[in-house]
Amino acid sequence: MTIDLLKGVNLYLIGMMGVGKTTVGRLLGQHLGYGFVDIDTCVEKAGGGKSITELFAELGEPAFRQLESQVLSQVCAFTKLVIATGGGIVVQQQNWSYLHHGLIVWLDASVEILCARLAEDTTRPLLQNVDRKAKLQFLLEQRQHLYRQADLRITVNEGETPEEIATKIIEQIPSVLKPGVLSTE
Ligand SMILES: Nc1ncnc2c1ncn2[C@@H]1O[C@H](COP(=O)(O)OP(=O)(O)O)[C@@H](O)[C@H]1O
Ligand SMILES: O=C(O)C1=C[C@@H](OP(=O)(O)O)[C@@H](O)[C@H](O)C1
Ligand SMILES: [Mg+2]
Repeated sequence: MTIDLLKGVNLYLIGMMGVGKTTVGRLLGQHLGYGFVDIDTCVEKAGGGKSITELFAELGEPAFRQLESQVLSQVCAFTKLVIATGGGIVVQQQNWSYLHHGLIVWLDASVEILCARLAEDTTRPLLQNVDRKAKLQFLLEQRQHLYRQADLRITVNEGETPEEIATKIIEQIPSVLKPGVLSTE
């Protein structure tokens, strides 16, 4: 049902660091028979195989954001993909013109959940050497109005598995897609 309605249109997962975009996106791709692309992984390849942390440190955030936009502009030319974005993709206005090529799904979790998941993380440069909870709260406050522009908001609750979240997304997609809306017939 959901697969028929989508007609190959890409799904973009947006939301805060740690909410599970990469983990859930991979599963969602498998369930839908779609390919899976992680924008961070593509940025690392485009950046010569350097990690996100190295690219942040060497390029600085503005140039990282440019590279991220460039990658997104290339990825959105393809179809039948689930695309896990980086949490900051929503900040660049121009990225919305690429995201709107597909259906945008916001994974939304509390700062407490994000904090617990990222407590030991060393791969998110924005969370190094800071009060993690305060930083996540600050970023969420800055970005919430942007995440709200998604077509579909999925609340991620404590204890829900990635599988359960993927199922929830698949179940809710029809509510934002009317039959025929994406048809080219
Ligand atoms: N539903 C979930 N329940 C518990 N842990 C999760 C869940 N989804 C993701 N995780 C874990 O949380 C961390 C962040 O997940 P990730 O998919 O990288 O998030 P994002 O791409 O949104 O930053 C990883 O360690 C991942 O294994
Ligand atoms: O929120 C952000 O600004 C970032 C999120 C990260 O991706 P995830 O959301 O997949 O963790 C990664 O792009 C980078 O560390 C910056
Ligand atoms: Mg990710």
